[in-house]
Amino acid sequence: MNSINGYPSPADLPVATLSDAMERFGVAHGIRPLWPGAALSGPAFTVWTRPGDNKGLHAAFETIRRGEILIVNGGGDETRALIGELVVQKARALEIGGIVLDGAARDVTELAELGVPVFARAVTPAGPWKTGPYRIGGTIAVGGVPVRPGDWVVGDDDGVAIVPAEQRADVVRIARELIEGEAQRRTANQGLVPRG
Ligand SMILES: O=C([O-])CC(=O)C(=O)O
Ligand SMILES: [Mg+2]
Repeated sequence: MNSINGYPSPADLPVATLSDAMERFGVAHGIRPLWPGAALSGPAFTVWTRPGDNKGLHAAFETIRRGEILIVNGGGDETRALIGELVVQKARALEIGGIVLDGAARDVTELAELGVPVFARAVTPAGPWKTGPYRIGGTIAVGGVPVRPGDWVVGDDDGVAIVPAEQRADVVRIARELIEGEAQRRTANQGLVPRG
């Protein structure tokens, strides 16, 4: 099985299937990968920040651990990038698992080159304020979905889903069953022939 830091990889358990396994809930609406092939899977490190302000993200880099996903409620703001190349360089050096923003980013060409998976609501060249306030830890909302520290965050080309930590084993089991069912439907589809 493919895994990322001990968490199932979306290459094995796609985000769409994990959402199906949660009665089709759990998807962070409007949050997209910033480069094709970006994929992440790991425990949430939550931050709430004033929209358009990244002081809290810099503070998060003081304590975030390898493999954790920096996931940020930035109020859904699309007018100022919370991160860019320099912030993502830090993320890469610290080997965190990736970044999810309910907010915007910039320097997207460099983000793809750095290879750190970044998901966001928007891209804008306008830079962030750096004064706060912010809050590290605690429950936040991202794309309309609640996220607590340690919840499982998964992202692939389709977007991001949040799996509550205590539901992880059940969701994995149900997702594997769904994948088996899909394989059968795929085989049946391949047997179709034109009519007439
Ligand atoms: O200036 C910022 O804080 C955001 C940015 O562009 C970078 O991290 O490169
Ligand atoms: Mg920059």
